[in-house]
This record gives sequence, C-alpha cells and structure tokens, in this order.
Amino acid sequence: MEGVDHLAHERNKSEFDVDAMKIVWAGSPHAFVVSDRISKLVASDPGFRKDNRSTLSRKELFKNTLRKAAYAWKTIIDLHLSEEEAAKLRFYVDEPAFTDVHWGMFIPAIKGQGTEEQQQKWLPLAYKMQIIGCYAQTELGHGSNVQGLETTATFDPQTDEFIIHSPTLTSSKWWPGGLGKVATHAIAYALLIVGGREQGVHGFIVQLRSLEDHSPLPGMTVGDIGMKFGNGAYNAMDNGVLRFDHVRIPRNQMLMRVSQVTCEGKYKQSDVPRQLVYGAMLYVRQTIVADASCALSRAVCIATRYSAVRRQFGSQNGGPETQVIDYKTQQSRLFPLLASAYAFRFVGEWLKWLYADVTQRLQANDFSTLPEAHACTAGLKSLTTTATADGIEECRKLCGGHGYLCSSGLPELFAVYVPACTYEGENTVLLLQVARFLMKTVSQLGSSKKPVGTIAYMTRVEHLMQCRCGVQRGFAELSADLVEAAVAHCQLLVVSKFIEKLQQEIPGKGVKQQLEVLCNIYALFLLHKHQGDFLSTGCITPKHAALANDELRSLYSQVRPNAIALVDAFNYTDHYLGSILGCYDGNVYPKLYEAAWKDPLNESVVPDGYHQYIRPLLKQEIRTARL
Ligand SMILES: CCC/C=C/C(=O)SCCNC(=O)CCNC(=O)[C@H](O)C(C)(C)COP(=O)([O-])OP(=O)([O-])OC[C@H]1O[C@@H](n2cnc3c(N)ncnc32)[C@H](O)[C@@H]1OP(=O)([O-])[O-]
Ligand SMILES: Cc1cc2nc3c(=O)[nH]c(=O)nc-3n(C[C@H](O)[C@H](O)[C@H](O)COP(=O)(O)OP(=O)(O)OC[C@H]3O[C@@H](n4cnc5c(N)ncnc54)[C@H](O)[C@@H]3O)c2cc1C
Repeated sequence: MEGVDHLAHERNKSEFDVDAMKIVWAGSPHAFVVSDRISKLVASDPGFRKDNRSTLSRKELFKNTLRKAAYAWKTIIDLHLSEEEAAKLRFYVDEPAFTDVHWGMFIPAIKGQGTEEQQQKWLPLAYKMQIIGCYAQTELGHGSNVQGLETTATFDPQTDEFIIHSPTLTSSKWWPGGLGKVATHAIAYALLIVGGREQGVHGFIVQLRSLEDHSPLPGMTVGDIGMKFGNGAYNAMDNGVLRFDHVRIPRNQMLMRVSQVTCEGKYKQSDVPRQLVYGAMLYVRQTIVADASCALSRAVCIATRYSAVRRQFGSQNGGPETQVIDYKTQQSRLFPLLASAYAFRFVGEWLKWLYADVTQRLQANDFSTLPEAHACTAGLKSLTTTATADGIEECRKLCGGHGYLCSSGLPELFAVYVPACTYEGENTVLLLQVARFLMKTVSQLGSSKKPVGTIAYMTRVEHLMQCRCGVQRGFAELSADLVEAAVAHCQLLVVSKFIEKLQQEIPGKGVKQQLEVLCNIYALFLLHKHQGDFLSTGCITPKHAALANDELRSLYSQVRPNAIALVDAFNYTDHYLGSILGCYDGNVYPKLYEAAWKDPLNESVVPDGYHQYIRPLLKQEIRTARL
C-alpha cells in the first residue's frame, strides 16, 4: 500500500510538539532550516544514491566514492553553498571519503599549528581543493605513542631544507585516510633533528604526488593498506602506507606556530605550550562526540520504528499480536539508548562551546584551560564512541533476524562506526589521559590551586581530600580502576550538561517534559547499571536502589507513546537512514520482499556454478568432476 503511513497511529499518540523538538535537536532554528534543506537536496538527487553500495567490489566502491566526492564539490560550487551548508552536504552524502580527512584534519592542523604566513599560503589552496591533504601521523609500529614515532626530519642548513626519512619498516606511515590513492599533500609527523639534536615530534607539510599526473614524487613509496572490517562502506576510504626515502622539503614547510627552526639551524620554542602540536586531535575529538549522537540516533531511529512495526505473540481472540516495543524488556534495552542519543547531542553541543572557548583563549595566549579541554575532549570521545558502537550493535539485536540484513542499514553503520573507538586516540589510552588529569587535580586539593570548571566538584568530595597524598604512587598498578574513575567522571559531565540544558528556556508544547523524562532515564539507568558501586561505597542504600528501579520502569511507560515522535525529531530522511526497517512510513515487509529480488544472486534462477559444483554432487559424480 504505497503512500500509507503505517506508523500514523503511533505519531498520533505523541504528547509534544515534534517540530519544536526538531529545532532543539538541530541546535537552533537556523541549523534546522539548513539541515532540513540540505538533507532533502541530497536525498532527492540520484547522483548521491547509496542503496547499491553493499553489492559493489572494492574498486567499484572506491571509484564511485571519487565520483560522489567530485559531484558533491560541483554541487557545492554550482549552488554557491556556504561552508556550513557544504559541511552538511558532505554529512548527508554519508560516505567515508578522503574529503573527511582533508576538511576534518588537514585544514584544522594548518590552522592550529601553522604560522600566519603558512596559513595564507596553504589554506586558500586547500579550501578550493586545488590540493588534497591527509593527516599522516600513525606508523606501522606506533599509533598511540606519538612520541615514539620513528620518521625523522633532519635539518640541512646547507640547502635550508628538511630531509624526511623512514629509517625502518615500522616507521612507515600506516593508516592515514586519503593517503593511499588520493591525497596530494600530507601533514606528516616526524622526529625533528637539528644540529644532531632530537627536538621531539613536529608536523611538516609534504607534497606526495604530482599535481599534473598524480604520480608519487621521487622518494615516496605510497599505496593502500588493504580491505578493512566488514567489507562495507569504510572501504571507500583509501587508508594508506607511505615510506620516505630522504625526501627534501623547504624549511618553511615545518608547521612553525609552536616552535621554529631558523635558517642558521637554531631551534626556537614559542611561548605557547608544546602540547599544541596535538591541537588537531583536540579539534577532531570534539567533532567525534557530536558525530556519536548522529550515529547512535540513527540506529535508535531504525530500531524504534521497527519495534513499533514488528509484532510477536500475544494475539487475543484473533486480534493483532503485540508490538515488540510494548514488551518491557525491549523498552529497557531501547529507551536508555534513545536517552543516550539526546544526552550525547547536548554534551556534544557543550563541548563545541568549550572548544571554541579554549581556541579563543589560546589565540590570546591564555593556556590555562588547555588541560581541562584535553581531558574533556579525550574522555567524552572515549565514552560516547564506546557507548555508540555498543548501542548500534544492541539496536541490531533489537531488530531480531532482519537486523542482520544489510538492507536494515545496521551492519554497515556498525562497520563504519566501530573504528571510532580506535582512531583519534584508542579509547582506553584516552581514559588514561583523563585519569592522569584527575589524579593531578586530586594531588593539588587543599593547595592554593582550586579546581574550577568541570572538576570544581572535587573539593566537595570528602574522600578525595583524604587520599590526595597517595595519588602519585601506583598509577600503573591501579590503572584499570583509574580508567573506571575516568568513565565515572565523564558520565557526570554528560548528566550535568543534560541537566544544564533543561535549565534553559525550551519552547514548544511538552518538549521540556519529554527531555526531562529522557534525562532521568539516562541518569537512573546509569545508577541501576552501576548500583553495585553505588551501594558498596555507601552513596545509596538498597532502598534508594529499589526506588530508582521503580522510577525507571515508570519513565519507560512515559516514553512509550512518544517514542516514534522522539525519533522523528531527528528529522532523518529515508536516504540518510539507509534502512528498510527504519523507513518513515513503516511499510517494512513489502520493501524487504522487493529488495531481496534485487540481489545480484537473484539475477538468474539457476545460479552460476550449478553445472560445475551442485549437479556433480546431486548426481553422485563428484569423484570424476573437474573442480
Ligand atoms: C576521522 C578519522 C580519521 C582518523 C584520524 C586519526 O586517527 S589521526 C591519529 C590520531 N592519533 C592519536 O590520537 C594518538 C593518541 N595518542 C596521543 O594523543 C598521545 O600520544 C598521548 C596523549 C596518549 C600521550 O602523549 P605524550 O606521549 O606526550 O605523553 P603525556 O601523557 O606525558 O602527555 C604530555 C602532556 O601533553 C598533554 N596532552 C596530551 N595530548 C594533548 C592534547 N591533545 N591537547 C592538549 N594537551 C595534551 C598531557 O595532558 C600532558 O600534559 P601534562 O600532564 O604534562 O601537563
Ligand atoms: C579506520 C582508521 C582510520 C585511521 N585514520 C588515521 C589517519 O587519518 N591518520 C593517522 O595518523 N592515523 C589514523 N589511524 C590510526 C589511529 O589513530 C591509531 O590506530 C590509534 O591512535 C590507535 O593506535 P594504535 O593502532 O597504535 O593502537 P595501540 O596503541 O597499539 O593499541 C593496542 C592496545 O594497546 C593498548 N595500549 C596502548 N598503549 C597503552 C598504554 N599506555 N596503557 C595501557 N594500554 C595501552 C590499547 O588500549 C589497545 O588495547 C586510523 C585508524 C583507523 C582504524
């Protein structure tokens, strides 16, 4: 029944103004208008079709991605899209590509670590895509340990150049997105050596390929590192390998905001902290938190709509069976994820603000909030990506067998999303950074340096004051526990930013009430999940734990009639969702049935290979068959 909304009865149940919630989700009326317009533009353009992606070979997929990236760029130019609109367009095209790293890392690294002069030279080229950049930090032997990188950049005062070299196999650059086949330039990180002295890891702008015929420049060995997890869309990305054989670059291609090398071969440190070399990571981690809410909300939207469509058991007198969303077990798995999607959205908004604030301060040479910004971006990146990757997989299970079909959209979403737990800082490694920051703060409690901002609460925790003397001992030994403490600190951030959001004025009938319910679910679900910790530390009594559980059940009942409207508020097009199970009209079964017949295996009734391999089996001719 084409055109019928099978979820209309669900939509009619909702108790709040969905359009107003759409604006809350988007961040502002302006952001909503832009996002809505661009998502529809992408969805209606056959040039951005993606439903055939899972049937393409790696080469076909990669070439199709090149076409889409070029087509997206042409659209951006033809329609005179602003920077904000162009970013939204790339988002809704929804295909991992070299452009992610060009816009997301290469440009921010030059902005953050380049001098004014360097920015003036390189940024206009990058903005017009006359050069395409990647971010070449990780090596075969080292990713997390950035100070352990082996690539060298040795200054040669005779020629005023750096010699970039890969001295060992393990020093080969390995993983950078866009490096394998596309990038013309890289920000390559290397150990700087000046006058025979090692000066730590720095970033260098290195041209990789000819701008005329794309061949690698002399001294570069470059290629793709091969197929990745899940055979899915992430293989559209050309993660690459690169070896340098004494490649020479001009001195002014070292990113020199943090430290400089003069033509006489003098190494000079600016009065900005060395940690700014890590600035691009700060930026990207902050964007990854915002992206987590997108990926999780997408999975939750699919699982919620399908849970309202799917019926199992419970038919009375020949009536319809029960919608699986009405089972309390389904609700207790699904609704905390729905609440998490909203929670991550708001903490992501706050983190964006924090990043803008620290950037402004850095420009004014105020570095006081950099350690806190590092701890917040690292910790929240770790927390939200772990929860989102687990949440996508839970949504797949919530969809039963059909969730395992590629046409559910969930396997591809998981395969594309899950490396977020590793890239931009492996999640446990990042939690150790947060733990280190927390322990440093604890050791200073009681001194004149009062903790402020996100750690101000620490002075109010009696127990912390007591253990402040012992914190420098046994960090490594206790690191597994400290990582748990880091997660708890980050969860506190998420909950408190959700509560702060609710203290703002939120227009629209019933919108604030719905958000209050979701906020309470997020907090009480955490309390329920970790009640052992809360009980053993005496923070709550068994009676509190039981009350919290009762309240959680009641909150799930309050969400139930609004569940579909709460996922409609994400305002995702069917194109972006890429899921038959999550389609807006809920008309799942005819679409699943139709899609099956489009699979290449169904192009012929009798499969290729029948005569060689099936018939000899059936006819007992297998011993004489030529296999
Ligand atoms: C989208 C897909 C594309 C993917 C791209 C990628 O994956 S690209 C590749 C992504 N790769 C990765 O993400 C690699 C992950 N690895 C790393 O980020 C680092 O090697 C490390 C942080 C784990 C250790 O660093 P280290 O060996 O230097 O050791 P240390 O612990 O002694 O720290 C020294 C000081 O620096 C401070 N500080 C550290 N980071 C930051 C920061 N961002 N900002 C500000 N500050 C920072 C830290 O707090 C400490 O301060 P303190 O206490 O002395 O005042
Ligand atoms: C899809 C994808 C895209 C990527 N894109 C880029 C890119 O564009 N540019 C780029 O430069 N890099 C890129 N990377 C590389 C990525 O940044 C690194 O893989 C990541 O930082 C993790 O480092 P690693 O691989 O060395 O992991 P490892 O550090 O080797 O991690 C292995 C295990 O060791 C543990 N471990 C490591 N150190 C410690 C410690 N100190 N204490 C306790 N446990 C520890 C980790 O928790 C983990 O369990 C990409 C990676 C992926 C998967």
